[in-house]
Amino acid sequence: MAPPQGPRAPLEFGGPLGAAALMLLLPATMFHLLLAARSGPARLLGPPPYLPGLEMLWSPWALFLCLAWLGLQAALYLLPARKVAEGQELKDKRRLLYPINGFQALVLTALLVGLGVLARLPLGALPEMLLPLAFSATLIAFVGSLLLYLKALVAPASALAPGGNSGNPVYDFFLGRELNPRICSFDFKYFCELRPGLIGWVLINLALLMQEAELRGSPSLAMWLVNGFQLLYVGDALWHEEAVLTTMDIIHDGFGFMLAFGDLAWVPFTYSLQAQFLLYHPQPLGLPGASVICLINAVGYYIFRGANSQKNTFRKNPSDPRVADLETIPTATGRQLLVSGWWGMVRHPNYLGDLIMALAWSLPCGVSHLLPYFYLLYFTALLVHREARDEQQCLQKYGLAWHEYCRRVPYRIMPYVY
Ligand SMILES: NC(=O)C1=CN([C@@H]2O[C@H](COP(=O)(O)OP(=O)(O)OC[C@H]3O[C@@H](n4cnc5c(N)ncnc54)[C@H](OP(=O)(O)O)[C@@H]3O)[C@@H](O)[C@H]2O)C=CC1
Ligand SMILES: CC(C)CCC[C@@H](C)[C@H]1CC=C2C3=C(CC[C@@]21C)[C@@]1(C)CC[C@H](O)C[C@@H]1CC3
Repeated sequence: MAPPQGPRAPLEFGGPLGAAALMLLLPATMFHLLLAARSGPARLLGPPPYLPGLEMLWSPWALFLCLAWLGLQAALYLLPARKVAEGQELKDKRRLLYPINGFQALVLTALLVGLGVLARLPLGALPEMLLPLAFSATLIAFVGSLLLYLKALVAPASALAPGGNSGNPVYDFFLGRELNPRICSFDFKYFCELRPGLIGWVLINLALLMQEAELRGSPSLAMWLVNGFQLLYVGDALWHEEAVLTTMDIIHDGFGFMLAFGDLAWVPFTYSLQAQFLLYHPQPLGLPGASVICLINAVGYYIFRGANSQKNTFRKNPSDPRVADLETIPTATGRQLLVSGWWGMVRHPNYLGDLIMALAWSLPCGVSHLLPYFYLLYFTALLVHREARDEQQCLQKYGLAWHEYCRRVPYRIMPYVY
């Protein structure tokens, strides 16, 4: 068994109690949203419309579909990749290799689904199965994290995540003990972060669109917008897959219940909430309204992509002509911090763009219900918390230089507000 690592990282998420509460609260919230979206009043707050019995949740067929989906995505992950990227340097000075073929997996999945639909695959039946599918995905996340936790017990100390080896089993199970659990070259965390959940989200959206077409003759404009915006977001994430290798999820967090449940269940079943809502609560949307919403999404995407690409280009090659003129602050690590361009506007311009897009995804659902705005509310909380975690890590990495950056760029996410 691996001994706990040197100095213990401070506990996050409210420690073991917070972790235990989140493990109950997150799945409960997901089921509440799934039930509320299809109920008449579609209330975000208040009790769920009814409590589903086990017979509504458990279905061997749904479990089979989830496992088949994971199997398909794993097979696509193992296909030859256009590029193999190196990850960040690990504690033992090694760098892991990661296949860059996520976008290829999205295209191949689209082709397979297209062929399936031509062969009369009843994709429109998926919305009726969301509850048992979400239950099976949660079960898989739970069992998967348990196996990962057990695997981590025999992993060498150098393989453990900085934050997930507190010694408290509940906390470590939630946060994940091992940083990069792998079997041979198959990296579970990297695979789950981008493939089954994100592509599954797009597939669920498409099934909801097809079901709406079946029910009402054609999909509504609002449903088209939600599908289009979210497909752009997922396509973008997979196109820029390599960028995920520098996120705190890959570099810092272990792979435990939080990420396993987040990736496999939370993303596909709650991020598709707007499309779920629209299927059961059609909303009128005219061309002028749709144009304004498209403009909001375009502005959000412009900021999100501009900021992420600027940082990624700079981190890859600070002398790249696209970023060479930007002002920087030197740090003791030898790396520099951008202090002009997008990163001189606020300390997390990419979060700002992401939040503007989140607003654009909810607006097609009208303003009569709070439910479709859940993503915007949750995402604001997630990003504020994430920003605080990142801030701590940057302070540790860059010390005085980070203080200087904060002085020069005082706002975190929204200029003059936060
Ligand atoms: N839809 C969703 O559910 C989620 C979406 N996201 C999105 O994913 C994307 C990635 O987000 P995330 O991983 O949180 O963090 P970021 O991409 O913002 O990365 C933060 C890191 O960037 C580097 N950095 C910070 N400031 C500067 C600077 N001024 N100059 C140069 N480098 C700097 C630091 O790392 P270093 O110096 O080591 O390079 C820091 O740790 C974002 O667009 C976010 O909106 C994130 C979470 C959930
Ligand atoms: C269930 C909990 C509340 C927390 C779960 C968090 C996860 C859902 C997110 C943690 C970081 C994520 C990232 C993305 C999706 C959501 C999760 C997995 C992206 C892949 C989304 C697309 C962006 O372009 C990149 C993001 C990286 C981080």
